[in-house]
Formats: sequence, structure tokens, C-alpha cells
Amino acid sequence: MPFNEPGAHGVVISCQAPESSPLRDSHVMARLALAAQKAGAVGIRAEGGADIAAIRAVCSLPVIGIRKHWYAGSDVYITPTKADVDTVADAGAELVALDATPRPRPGGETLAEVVAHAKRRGLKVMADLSGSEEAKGAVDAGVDYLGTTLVPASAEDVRPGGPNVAVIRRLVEANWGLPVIAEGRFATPGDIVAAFGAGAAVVVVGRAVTDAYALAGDMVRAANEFRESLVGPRRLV
Ligand SMILES: CC(=O)N[C@H](C=O)[C@@H](O)[C@H](O)[C@H](O)COP(=O)(O)O
Repeated sequence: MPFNEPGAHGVVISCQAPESSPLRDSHVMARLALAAQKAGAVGIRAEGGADIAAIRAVCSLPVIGIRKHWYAGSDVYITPTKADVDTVADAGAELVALDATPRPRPGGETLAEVVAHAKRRGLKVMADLSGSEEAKGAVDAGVDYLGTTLVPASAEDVRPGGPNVAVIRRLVEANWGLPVIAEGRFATPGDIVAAFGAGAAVVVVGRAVTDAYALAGDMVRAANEFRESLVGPRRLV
């Protein structure tokens, strides 16, 4: 797999659309994945059996599959259970990403059990972490990659709304012996370079490349805010 190689320095494109988005369509996700492949990406991240299978059918890049599912009584929503791992495996992904925080999982399954199940299904496992202090638990559970997917926005971010590169550096400097995958709020070529500079092997980019609905909203919001800033003085005339 291209991004398995040490120092791969590649970009993975996350082709996902939230339920509320008009882009939520497996055919659309597959076309986005093809565009990413043609542009030179080294992998695709995708959600749900239908999208993963549609992407697998047209795109030869490795797929990091996830299943987002909310279970009552648990905050874990990225591939929480063994059954969710099965959905990802059955759809043809090579890797699965899963929540690797210490939060309780649905049905009392442990992280180690879910990781072992993924291995039995022949999948490599990416740990979606919310902080560098969670790496030990993920490493002990047997994951193959450490990812920053769930790191929340904070004062450490490179700019408001931008990625947290400090957490990547901490994960790399801790020398866990696993590649670090940077993910979460990467939006510019400079962000990508900063992640590699901090030691990341791969950077995953989602919204900034594939969420045209959210990006259009950003532009419209800027226009509306500008218009509204003029309303006050104009009313005086
Ligand atoms: C936190 C969470 O649920 N992240 C999800 C994980 O798959 C996706 O919604 C993100 O789009 C993805 O991580 C890529 O990140 P960004 O879209 O910021 O480039």
C-alpha cells in the first residue's frame, strides 16, 4: 500500500457527505474518489458500506473505511463495534479507522476486541485519537496507524478553525513505532507541509476538498455578513 511506506508523505482524500448534504450519494462519492486518484492522492477515506463499495468499484487506491453510527448510551460513533468493522470489511476496504479513545463502547466491547476482530477480517487499523495521551491504549490494542481525527479545536491550532500540528509532533516524538496520520481541519497546501514537517506520514483532507456544500455555505455566509455590515450605515441615510 503506498502510504504504508516509511516517509510516504502522501495525501488521502476523505470522500464523505453528511446526511443533510445534497451530495450524499454513493455515485458522487465515487466520482470524488476518482478525481482524488487522478490528482495523485495515495488513498481514500470513506464512510458506510454503500459508499465504500461504490468507490472500490471504480478506484484502485487503498480505502480507509469507517462506519459512523450512533448507539444509545455511547459517545463513540466512528466504527464503534465489531459489526461496524464487518460492514467496512464486507464493502471491500483495506483499512478500517475506528474511535480509539478510552470512552466506553456500545455493548461493552473493548477497543482491543474490536481491533483484534478487524485484524481477523484482514484489515489494517487506523486509531482515531482525540489527543496524544491516548496513543498508549491504541498501541496496546494493536493498531497499525495513529491518527489525529478526533482532536478537538483548541488554542493549539495553527489558526482559528485550522489543524492542530502540535499534537502530531507529540505523537511522532513519543516514538510509538507507528506511522502518524494527520487528519482534522487541514485546508491549505501549507497545512499539509506543516504536518509533514512535524513528522506525519500521511495527511487526510476532507471538507476542504470534497464538501462543496459546506464550502459554498462559507462563501455565501461571507457575502451575507458583508451585506449586513452595510445595512446599519445605509439605514441612517
Ligand atoms: C470528527 C469526525 O467525525 N471526522 C470525520 C471522520 O471521518 C469526518 O467528518 C471528517 O471530514 C474527516 O475526519 C476529515 O476531516 P476534515 O473534514 O476536517 O478535513
